[in-house]
Amino acid sequence: MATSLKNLSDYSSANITNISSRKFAIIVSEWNTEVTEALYQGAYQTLLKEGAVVENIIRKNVPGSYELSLAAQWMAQQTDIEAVICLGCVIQGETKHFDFICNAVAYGLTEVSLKYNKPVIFGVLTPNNQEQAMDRAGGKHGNKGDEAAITAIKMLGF
Ligand SMILES: Nc1c(NC[C@H](O)[C@H](O)[C@H](O)CO)[nH]c(=O)[nH]c1=O
Ligand SMILES: CC(=O)[C@@H](O)COP(=O)(O)O
Repeated sequence: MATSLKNLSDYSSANITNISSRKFAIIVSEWNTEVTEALYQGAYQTLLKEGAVVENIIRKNVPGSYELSLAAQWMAQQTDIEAVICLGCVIQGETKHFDFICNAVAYGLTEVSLKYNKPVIFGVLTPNNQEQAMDRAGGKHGNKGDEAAITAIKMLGF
């Protein structure tokens, strides 16, 4: 279903698992920081709203989305961290670099999740332009950061 048909911030709090004792890592890419900071706020505030405590939310920054996979591995290997939320925004440019980054990150995060048997959430926007990015970072289509946080919570309640 296209995002245009489903708001990224819509979710039901019913049957949400208790996360008051659960520890989360949020890794934020520094490319397109106006977008990724909005994603971070969405994820962070959603975790708090659903019962997480401030001291159990660990933030780390990486230079770009390509580095999310290694940073996710560094956080997932920490036994007390139960879910890793990875936030980035890769905007299509003139070349195929976009495709290489997006594919590498999607594959890399999946590998980490399966290796460490923990939710590693793909909270990476892959828009064609800045407008599409902002629409999904608190704009008309909601906030992908909210969606990433709820996805992590739902996976912990699996
Ligand atoms: N163009 C974007 C990048 N590029 C940087 C890469 O992610 C990486 O940091 C670099 O290739 C060095 O390894 N990153 C984004 O997150 N978003 C972009 O639009
Ligand atoms: C996704 C990117 O790395 C991109 O911003 C780079 O732009 P370009 O493909 O025009 O070099």
